[in-house]
Amino acid sequence: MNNGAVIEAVEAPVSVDPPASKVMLRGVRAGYNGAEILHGVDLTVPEGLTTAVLGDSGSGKTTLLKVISGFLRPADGEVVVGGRTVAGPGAWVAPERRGIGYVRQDGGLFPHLSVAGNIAFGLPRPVLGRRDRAHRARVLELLDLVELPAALADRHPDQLSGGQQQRVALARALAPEPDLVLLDEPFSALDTALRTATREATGRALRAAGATTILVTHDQPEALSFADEVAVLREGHFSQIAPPRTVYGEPADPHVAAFLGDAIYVHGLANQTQFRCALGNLQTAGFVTRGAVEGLLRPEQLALVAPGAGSVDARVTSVTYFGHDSVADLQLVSGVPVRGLRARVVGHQVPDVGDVVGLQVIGPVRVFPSP
Ligand SMILES: Nc1ncnc2c1ncn2[C@@H]1O[C@H](COP(=O)(O)OP(=O)(O)OP(=O)(O)O)[C@@H](O)[C@H]1O
Repeated sequence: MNNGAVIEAVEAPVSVDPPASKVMLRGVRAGYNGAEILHGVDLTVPEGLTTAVLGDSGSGKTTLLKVISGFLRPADGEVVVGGRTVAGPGAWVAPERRGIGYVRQDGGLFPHLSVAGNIAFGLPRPVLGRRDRAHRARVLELLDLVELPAALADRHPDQLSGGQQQRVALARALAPEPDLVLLDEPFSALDTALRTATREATGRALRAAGATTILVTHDQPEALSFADEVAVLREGHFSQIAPPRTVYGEPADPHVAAFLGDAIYVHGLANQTQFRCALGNLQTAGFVTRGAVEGLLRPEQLALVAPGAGSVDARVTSVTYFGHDSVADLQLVSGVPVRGLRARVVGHQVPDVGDVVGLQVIGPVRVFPSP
């Protein structure tokens, strides 16, 4: 039986080659009219995987895509796509020669062309005057890849839903079998249900095509659920680049923590793996030298138990109901203020405002030097 101790599996050392990189940015500086937006960014995008660039509005996400696709020349640094330097000292490859597919927020379909015409736009031109069967077959294959029926091939974009338009835009981007696909907030104009369905279909199509993808988004759940790697961009710098579970569970700094989801901040004293604070004596996520620290928890790390049965008691000050779960805002009965103190509870366990509950902290707490 597991008595709660952490058991580390001992494995034979295995040498695993890191995946080859499809895109590499080194020290890229770029901006507009002398105003620098990207302040020397480094980014490696592994081949065949999806990297989400997540950042606030104005953080430079689209600027980054423009630099990679060749619509903006960096003032400094180097951009390598598929092993070829496409921008850098003495090197420049024009956008149309970079082998990059681009899907914009609004799809950007040509309104005067049919679905088939839009998708075929990126394919080699058919011989004039001859019906090109191979061409048509490839269009139908791409429609199938993005999970759209062949019957849509002869419609025009204004006869499609928003989600269908985005899938056609993806099919058009994938048509020339690009080395790299850039998605610039392609789901943001869609309503919630359509957004999820389109995102999932897009993910399947990209995986089936074996495409390396960069998705730009300011939507945290989208980045966490869609990507293999999340690169958090803040004010023209990457704060952290790591798999979704790492950026959410082991944020590099309090800003990344707050940006990725709700966070509870509590001051206290750390010593080795112990953290003494207003929520009780907790475990830290790693070894910490003795001193004052700020601990960080996620609301789902607080379990509500009977008063007196947890490490500390709290009063429920408000409840926000979301259906699948609820968020209960809390205040410690001791009166000690804890910033962002709230618990996420599943639908059927919703407490009432005014209830006194016990709080039990689940899992270790990440700590940062006190600000
Ligand atoms: N063509 C341009 N000329 C001058 N400034 C620009 C230009 N394009 C963008 N900017 C500025 O560069 C900064 C970064 O813009 P960018 O579009 O890269 O941000 P973003 O992270 O993609 O934002 P959003 O999520 O709102 O699309 C912003 O301050 C913006 O006003």
